[in-house]
Amino acid sequence: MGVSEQGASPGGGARARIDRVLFREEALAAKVRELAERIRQDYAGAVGAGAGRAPLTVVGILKGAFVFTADLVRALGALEVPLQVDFMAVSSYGSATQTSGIIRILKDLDRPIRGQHVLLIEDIVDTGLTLRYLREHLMAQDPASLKACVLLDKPERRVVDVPVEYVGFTIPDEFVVGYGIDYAEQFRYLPYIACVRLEG
Ligand SMILES: O=P(O)(O)OC[C@H]1O[C@H](OP(=O)(O)OP(=O)(O)O)[C@H](O)[C@@H]1O
Ligand code: HPA
Repeated sequence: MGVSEQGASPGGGARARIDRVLFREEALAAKVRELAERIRQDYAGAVGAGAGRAPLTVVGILKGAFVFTADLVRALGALEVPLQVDFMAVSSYGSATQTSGIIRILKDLDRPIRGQHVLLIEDIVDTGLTLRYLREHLMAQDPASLKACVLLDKPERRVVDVPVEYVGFTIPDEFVVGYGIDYAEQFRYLPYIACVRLEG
Protein backbone atom coordinates (compact mmCIF):
# COMPACT_ATOMS: atom_id res chain seq x y z
CA MET A 1 0.00 0.00 0.00
CA GLY A 2 1.66 3.21 -1.25
CA VAL A 3 0.59 5.39 1.65
CA SER A 4 2.00 3.06 4.27
CA GLU A 5 5.37 3.23 2.55
CA GLN A 6 5.37 7.02 2.25
CA GLY A 7 3.95 7.80 5.68
CA ALA A 8 3.57 11.44 6.63
CA SER A 9 5.46 13.91 8.77
CA PRO A 10 3.10 16.76 9.51
CA GLY A 11 4.25 20.04 11.04
CA GLY A 12 7.19 18.59 12.92
CA GLY A 13 4.90 16.10 14.75
CA ALA A 14 5.31 12.35 14.90
CA ARG A 15 5.67 10.52 11.61
CA ALA A 16 2.60 8.40 10.93
CA ARG A 17 2.27 5.22 8.91
CA ILE A 18 -0.74 3.18 7.99
CA ASP A 19 -0.64 0.10 10.20
CA ARG A 20 -3.61 -1.98 9.11
CA VAL A 21 -6.87 -1.49 7.26
CA LEU A 22 -9.98 -1.79 9.44
CA PHE A 23 -12.75 -1.18 6.88
CA ARG A 24 -12.37 -1.39 3.13
CA GLU A 25 -14.38 0.66 0.65
CA GLU A 26 -16.95 -2.07 0.08
CA ALA A 27 -17.60 -2.49 3.82
CA LEU A 28 -18.03 1.26 4.21
CA ALA A 29 -20.43 1.45 1.27
CA ALA A 30 -22.52 -1.43 2.62
CA LYS A 31 -22.68 0.19 6.06
CA VAL A 32 -23.76 3.52 4.55
CA ARG A 33 -26.61 1.78 2.70
CA GLU A 34 -27.66 -0.06 5.88
CA LEU A 35 -27.69 3.16 7.92
CA ALA A 36 -29.63 4.99 5.22
CA GLU A 37 -32.29 2.27 5.20
CA ARG A 38 -32.66 2.43 9.00
CA ILE A 39 -32.93 6.21 8.86
CA ARG A 40 -35.50 6.04 6.06
CA GLN A 41 -37.66 3.69 8.10
CA ASP A 42 -37.36 5.74 11.30
CA TYR A 43 -38.26 9.05 9.63
CA ALA A 44 -41.00 7.68 7.35
CA GLY A 45 -44.11 9.85 7.66
CA ALA A 46 -42.29 12.47 9.76
CA VAL A 47 -40.23 14.41 7.21
CA GLY A 48 -41.06 16.53 4.20
CA ALA A 49 -44.09 18.72 3.56
CA GLY A 50 -47.63 18.10 4.80
CA ALA A 51 -49.61 17.78 8.02
CA GLY A 52 -47.57 16.54 10.96
CA ARG A 53 -44.34 16.59 9.01
CA ALA A 54 -41.26 18.81 9.28
CA PRO A 55 -38.21 19.24 7.06
CA LEU A 56 -35.17 17.06 7.74
CA THR A 57 -31.85 18.88 7.91
CA VAL A 58 -28.73 16.76 7.84
CA VAL A 59 -25.86 18.55 9.61
CA GLY A 60 -22.44 17.26 8.55
CA ILE A 61 -19.61 18.03 10.98
CA LEU A 62 -16.48 19.19 9.20
CA LYS A 63 -13.96 18.28 8.52
CA GLY A 64 -13.90 14.64 9.52
CA ALA A 65 -17.44 13.77 8.42
CA PHE A 66 -17.25 15.30 4.94
CA VAL A 67 -16.91 11.99 3.08
CA PHE A 68 -19.39 10.10 5.25
CA THR A 69 -21.92 12.93 4.93
CA ALA A 70 -21.57 13.01 1.14
CA ASP A 71 -22.09 9.25 0.87
CA LEU A 72 -24.93 9.10 3.40
CA VAL A 73 -26.99 11.93 1.87
CA ARG A 74 -26.70 10.32 -1.56
CA ALA A 75 -27.80 6.97 -0.11
CA LEU A 76 -30.77 8.73 1.54
CA GLY A 77 -31.53 10.49 -1.74
CA ALA A 78 -31.55 7.14 -3.53
CA LEU A 79 -34.20 6.04 -1.00
CA GLU A 80 -36.17 9.23 -1.73
CA VAL A 81 -35.80 10.71 1.75
CA PRO A 82 -36.32 14.48 1.34
CA LEU A 83 -33.64 16.47 3.15
CA GLN A 84 -31.59 19.63 3.29
CA VAL A 85 -27.87 19.73 4.04
CA ASP A 86 -25.99 22.12 6.27
CA PHE A 87 -22.54 21.96 7.84
CA MET A 88 -20.76 22.97 10.98
CA ALA A 89 -16.99 22.91 11.38
CA VAL A 90 -15.59 22.17 14.82
CA SER A 91 -12.14 21.24 16.01
CA SER A 92 -10.59 20.04 19.24
CA TYR A 93 -7.76 17.66 18.28
CA GLY A 94 -5.55 19.93 16.17
CA SER A 95 -2.47 17.91 15.22
CA ALA A 96 -2.65 15.62 18.26
CA THR A 97 -4.10 12.18 18.94
CA GLN A 98 -5.62 13.39 22.22
CA THR A 99 -8.39 15.95 22.46
CA SER A 100 -7.51 19.40 23.78
CA GLY A 101 -10.89 19.27 25.51
CA ILE A 102 -11.67 22.68 24.03
CA ILE A 103 -14.18 22.52 21.20
CA ARG A 104 -13.97 25.46 18.81
CA ILE A 105 -16.78 26.24 16.37
CA LEU A 106 -15.04 27.29 13.17
CA LYS A 107 -18.27 27.48 11.17
CA ASP A 108 -21.85 27.49 12.43
CA LEU A 109 -25.05 26.55 10.57
CA ASP A 110 -26.08 28.71 7.62
CA ARG A 111 -29.84 28.35 8.21
CA PRO A 112 -32.09 28.19 11.30
CA ILE A 113 -33.16 24.67 12.37
CA ARG A 114 -36.04 25.66 14.65
CA GLY A 115 -38.95 23.23 14.16
CA GLN A 116 -36.94 20.92 11.88
CA HIS A 117 -35.81 17.34 12.34
CA VAL A 118 -32.02 17.45 12.64
CA LEU A 119 -29.73 14.51 11.92
CA LEU A 120 -26.19 15.24 13.03
CA ILE A 121 -23.53 13.33 11.09
CA GLU A 122 -20.16 12.62 12.70
CA ASP A 123 -17.25 10.49 11.60
CA ILE A 124 -16.25 9.33 15.08
CA VAL A 125 -17.26 9.54 18.73
CA ASP A 126 -14.26 9.06 20.97
CA THR A 127 -14.30 10.90 24.34
CA GLY A 128 -17.81 12.13 23.44
CA LEU A 129 -16.91 15.74 24.23
CA THR A 130 -17.49 17.02 20.68
CA LEU A 131 -20.82 15.25 20.26
CA ARG A 132 -22.09 16.36 23.66
CA TYR A 133 -21.15 19.95 22.85
CA LEU A 134 -22.82 19.78 19.44
CA ARG A 135 -26.01 18.25 20.83
CA GLU A 136 -26.31 21.02 23.40
CA HIS A 137 -25.56 23.67 20.77
CA LEU A 138 -28.21 22.31 18.39
CA MET A 139 -30.86 21.55 21.02
CA ALA A 140 -30.65 25.17 22.17
CA GLN A 141 -32.01 26.11 18.73
CA ASP A 142 -35.28 24.26 19.32
CA PRO A 143 -35.37 21.63 16.56
CA ALA A 144 -38.40 19.31 16.21
CA SER A 145 -36.01 16.42 16.97
CA LEU A 146 -32.29 15.73 17.12
CA LYS A 147 -30.52 12.44 16.42
CA ALA A 148 -26.88 11.61 15.80
CA CYS A 149 -25.48 9.24 13.20
CA VAL A 150 -21.84 8.34 13.78
CA LEU A 151 -19.79 6.09 11.53
CA LEU A 152 -17.30 4.95 14.19
CA ASP A 153 -17.80 4.55 17.93
CA LYS A 154 -14.78 4.09 20.21
CA PRO A 155 -16.57 3.37 23.54
CA GLU A 156 -13.40 2.51 25.52
CA ARG A 157 -12.33 6.16 25.34
CA ARG A 158 -15.60 7.76 26.42
CA VAL A 159 -15.35 10.37 29.18
CA VAL A 160 -18.92 11.72 28.95
CA ASP A 161 -22.19 9.90 28.35
CA VAL A 162 -23.83 11.02 25.14
CA PRO A 163 -26.64 9.40 23.14
CA VAL A 164 -25.84 8.13 19.64
CA GLU A 165 -28.92 6.93 17.79
CA TYR A 166 -27.11 5.42 14.78
CA VAL A 167 -23.66 3.79 14.98
CA GLY A 168 -21.90 2.33 11.95
CA PHE A 169 -19.05 0.36 13.54
CA THR A 170 -17.76 -0.04 17.10
CA ILE A 171 -13.96 0.07 17.10
CA PRO A 172 -11.19 -0.61 19.64
CA ASP A 173 -9.06 2.12 21.23
CA GLU A 174 -6.81 2.83 18.26
CA PHE A 175 -6.23 6.04 16.33
CA VAL A 176 -7.86 5.74 12.92
CA VAL A 177 -7.62 7.69 9.67
CA GLY A 178 -9.11 7.71 6.19
CA TYR A 179 -12.57 8.25 4.65
CA GLY A 180 -12.38 11.90 5.78
CA ILE A 181 -10.66 11.25 9.12
CA ASP A 182 -7.19 12.67 9.70
CA TYR A 183 -4.06 12.54 11.72
CA ALA A 184 -2.68 16.13 11.68
CA GLU A 185 -4.57 16.80 8.42
CA GLN A 186 -3.01 13.75 6.74
CA PHE A 187 -4.80 10.74 5.23
CA ARG A 188 -8.31 12.22 4.86
CA TYR A 189 -8.30 11.19 1.18
CA LEU A 190 -7.93 7.45 1.79
CA PRO A 191 -10.99 5.50 0.53
CA TYR A 192 -10.69 3.04 3.45
CA ILE A 193 -10.35 3.38 7.23
CA ALA A 194 -7.09 2.28 8.80
CA CYS A 195 -5.19 2.40 12.09
CA VAL A 196 -2.05 4.53 12.10
CA ARG A 197 1.22 3.84 13.87
CA LEU A 198 3.09 6.90 15.13
CA GLU A 199 6.86 6.82 14.97
CA GLY A 200 9.21 9.21 16.76
O1 LIG B 1 -15.35 12.35 20.82
P1 LIG B 1 -14.21 13.30 20.70
O2 LIG B 1 -13.02 12.90 21.57
O3 LIG B 1 -14.60 14.72 20.93
O4 LIG B 1 -13.62 13.18 19.21
C1 LIG B 1 -14.43 13.23 18.07
C2 LIG B 1 -14.12 14.42 17.23
O5 LIG B 1 -12.74 14.46 16.86
C3 LIG B 1 -12.60 14.67 15.47
O6 LIG B 1 -12.60 16.04 15.17
P2 LIG B 1 -11.28 16.95 15.14
O7 LIG B 1 -11.23 17.85 16.32
O8 LIG B 1 -10.08 16.08 14.91
O9 LIG B 1 -11.53 17.88 13.86
P3 LIG B 1 -11.71 17.42 12.33
O10 LIG B 1 -13.08 16.79 12.22
O11 LIG B 1 -11.62 18.70 11.57
O12 LIG B 1 -10.61 16.46 11.97
C4 LIG B 1 -13.84 14.02 14.91
O13 LIG B 1 -14.15 14.51 13.62
C5 LIG B 1 -14.90 14.34 15.92
O14 LIG B 1 -15.53 15.58 15.66
O1 HPA C 1 -9.16 7.89 16.11
C1 HPA C 1 -9.26 9.07 15.71
N1 HPA C 1 -8.70 9.48 14.54
C2 HPA C 1 -8.81 10.76 14.08
N2 HPA C 1 -9.45 11.71 14.74
C3 HPA C 1 -10.04 11.38 15.91
N3 HPA C 1 -10.76 12.13 16.75
C4 HPA C 1 -11.13 11.35 17.75
N4 HPA C 1 -10.66 10.10 17.59
C5 HPA C 1 -9.98 10.09 16.43
